[in-house]
Amino acid sequence: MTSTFPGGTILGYPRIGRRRELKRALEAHWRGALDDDGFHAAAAANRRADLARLVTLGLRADDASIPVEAAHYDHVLDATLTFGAVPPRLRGRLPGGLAGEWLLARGDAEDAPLEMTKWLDTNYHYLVPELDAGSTFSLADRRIVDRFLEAREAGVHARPVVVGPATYLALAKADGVRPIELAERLVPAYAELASALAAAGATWVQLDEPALVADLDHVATAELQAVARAGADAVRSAGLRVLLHTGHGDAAGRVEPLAADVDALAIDLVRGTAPATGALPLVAGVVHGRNVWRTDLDAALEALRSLAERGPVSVGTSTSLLHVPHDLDAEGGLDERLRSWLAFADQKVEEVAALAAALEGAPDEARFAAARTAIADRAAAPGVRDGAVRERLAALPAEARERAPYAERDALQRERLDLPPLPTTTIGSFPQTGEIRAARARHARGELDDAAYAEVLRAEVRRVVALQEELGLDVLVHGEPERNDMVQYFAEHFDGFAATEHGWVQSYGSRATRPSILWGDVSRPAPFTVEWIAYAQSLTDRPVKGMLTGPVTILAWSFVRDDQPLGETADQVALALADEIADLEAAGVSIVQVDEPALRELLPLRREARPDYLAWSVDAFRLATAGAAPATQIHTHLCYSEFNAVVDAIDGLDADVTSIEAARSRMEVVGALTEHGFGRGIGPGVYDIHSPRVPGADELDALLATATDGIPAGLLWVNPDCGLKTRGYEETVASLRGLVEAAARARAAVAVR
Ligand code: MET
Ligand SMILES: [Zn+2]
Repeated sequence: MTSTFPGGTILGYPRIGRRRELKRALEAHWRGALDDDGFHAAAAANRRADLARLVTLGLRADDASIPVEAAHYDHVLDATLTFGAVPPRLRGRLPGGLAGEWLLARGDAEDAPLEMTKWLDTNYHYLVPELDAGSTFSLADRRIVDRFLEAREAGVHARPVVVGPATYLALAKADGVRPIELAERLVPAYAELASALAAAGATWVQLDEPALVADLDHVATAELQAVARAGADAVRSAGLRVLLHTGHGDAAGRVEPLAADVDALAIDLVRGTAPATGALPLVAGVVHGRNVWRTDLDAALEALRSLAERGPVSVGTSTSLLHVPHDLDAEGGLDERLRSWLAFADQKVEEVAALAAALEGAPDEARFAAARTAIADRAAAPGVRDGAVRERLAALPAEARERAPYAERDALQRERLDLPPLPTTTIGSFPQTGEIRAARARHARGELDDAAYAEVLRAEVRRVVALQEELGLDVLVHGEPERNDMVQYFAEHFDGFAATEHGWVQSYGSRATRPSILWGDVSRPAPFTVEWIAYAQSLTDRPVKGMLTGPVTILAWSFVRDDQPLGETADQVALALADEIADLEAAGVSIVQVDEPALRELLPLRREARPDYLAWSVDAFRLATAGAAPATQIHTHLCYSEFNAVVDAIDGLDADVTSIEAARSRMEVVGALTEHGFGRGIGPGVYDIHSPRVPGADELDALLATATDGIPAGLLWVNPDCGLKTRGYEETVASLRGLVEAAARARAAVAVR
C-alpha cells in the first residue's frame, strides 16, 4: 500500500449494475418482495462484482486506485445520511435504516420526498439536501466506512468517495440561512468521518467538489474555496490523504488556492486545462467520463507526458463514469464499424490502464495501434459526413430562422383556431398503461406483428381523444403511446443515430435511460409522426397538436459526436425537424409543439460560456420552426428547472405559445416573465404531474389567480406542468377535470374585470 498516488484511476463507476441488478433489488424491496437483508445482500453482491471487474480491467487492487461510492439511490443522499442532515420537517421522526432512506428518496402519503434536481450540467438527478438555521451534523451513518471495509474483505484497498462540503452546501436548500453559512457546523463531521475511515485503515479519500468550477448565483467562488479547503484540512487532520476531484470543466483559476491543502488533484483535461498548482500530483482526466467515444491514446499520452514535466502525474477520467453505460461488449446488436469507435465505462477503464502503463514506459503497442486505426476509420466513414446535409446547411438563406412578425401570426392563428380565452391543453403524453408497455415489449420480441401493435396504439389514441373531448379540453393531443421515450423515438427515425440494447445510464434512483448515440450527420428519411397526429385529428373537430422534441433536448439526452461544435449538430437536427413540421402542415395540422425541456440543463456552468450556448440553442429552435406558415401555431414546452436565468432565451425562441413548469414553485416564473415583458402566449403549469396527488380546486384557483394577475388574459393558457406518461389514469382524469373547471372559473372572472 503506497501513499503516493497510483498510476491510473477512475473517479467513479456506474452503480446500477451491468444488468441493472441494483434497480431490480431496489424495486423488489419497495414492492415488499425482498426484505432488508435480501436487499443488502443484493446490493453488496453488485458492489463486489464491480470491484472484481475493475481489477480484471487493469486497476490495481492495493493502492487506492479503485474508488468506492456505490450509493443505493444517490450519492448526495448518502452524504445527507452520513452526516445526519435530517430535513427540519422530519427531525426527531426519520426512521432508521432503509425505511428512512426511502422516505427521503421517495416520500410517502404524509411526507414529501426531498426535492430532486439535476446534478450540475448532467441529466443525473440528485436529492437536494433540505436544511435550516437549526441544522447540525455529525457522523450519523457508517455506510462509507462499511463499504471501505467490505472492499478490503474482497481484497481491494479502495478509495472512499464523498461529496465535499462546499459542493454539498452549494447544492442544498436552506430555510432562513444561506446553506454555505452552515459550513462551520458541517466540516467537523467530515473530520469525524475521516477519523473513522483512518481507523478502518483507509489511506486516501476522494472529495468531490465540482461546485468549484461552476459559477453559481447564490454563492461566491471564494466562499466555496474556503469551505472546500476546510473540508480537505479536516480529512487530512485524521492522517488521510485527500484527492480533490472537480471534473465538469476547467479547474484552472479555481483550485490553485487549495494546492497546499490537498495531496492530489483530479482535473478534467477534456474540457479544461491544467491549473497552476506547481508540482502537486495530478490525476489527469484525459479519458472522457461523459461520452462514449474511444480515446485518442496518442494525443492523450502526449498530453500526459508534457504534464509529467511539472510533477507527478497519473491517468484518470475527466469525471466519474456514472454517466456512461457499463460495457460495450454487451452490445451485440450494434453495427461493427460503429462499435469499433466506441468506449463505454469498462473500455474507458482499460484505456486508463493502457495509458498508465505507457506513461510508465511499458506501452501496449497493439492497443495504441487499434485506437489509431479506429479513430482514422471514424473520421473517413460514410455517413459521418453527409454531403447533402452539409450543402443544405451551407446554403441556408439569412432569413431561415425568421418567422413573420408575431402580431401578424397571432391574428391569422386566432382566426384559424377560434379558441376561447384561457384555452386549455395538455403537454402531450397521456399515461403509458401497462397494456401499452406490454404490447411494446411483445412487439420488440417479435410476438406481436406490426399491424397488431399499431392497432393497440390506435385504440389508445381513440381513447385519449375521446377522453379529452369528454373533459372539454380545447387543444388536444394524441397522447404519444407510440413513443418509448421522447428522444429515443426521434433517434430511431433519424439517420445519424444508433440505439443501444443495454446502454443504461442512471437518471435517478432506480430509473435509467438509454441514450442514443449520435454518430453522423443527421437527416430525416421519411415522416414518422404525421400518421399518428393525422389519425388523432381524423377523430375530432378540435385542433390536435403535432408533437416534436426540439434540437437541444435531442442532443442533451443523447451521446453526441465530439468532432464538431454542438451548434452545428443542433442545426442538422433542426433541419430534420423542419422537414417533419412541413409534412405535418401538409397533412392539415394547425398547431405544432416542439418540446425543449433540456434548454436549461445544457446551460454552461461557467458564465462566460453561456452567451454562445444560448445563441446556438435558440438559433437551432428557430431554424426548426421558422419554416412554419404564419397561420401555424408553434408551441414549445419547458420543464425540470428553474427558468429565471434563461427568460431572454425563452423569448428568443419566438414560439407563439410556451408552456412551462410552474406549479411546484408556486408560479415563480410568472414574475420573471412579467418583468421581462414577455408578449406571446404562455401556459404556466397549474398541476404538478410529478406527484400522484390530485390538485384541489382552491389550489388551482390560487395558481390561476397569480397567473392572471401577471399575464394578460389574451396570452394565458391553462395546462399541467408536463406530460402525463408517468401518471395513472385515475388521478389524471380527476386532475384534468379540475383543471378544465378551474379554467372556466378563471375565464368568468377575467370577463367580469
Ligand atoms: C419532459 S417534457 C415532456 C414533453 C412530452 N411532450 C410529454 O408530454 O411527455
Ligand atoms: Zn415536460
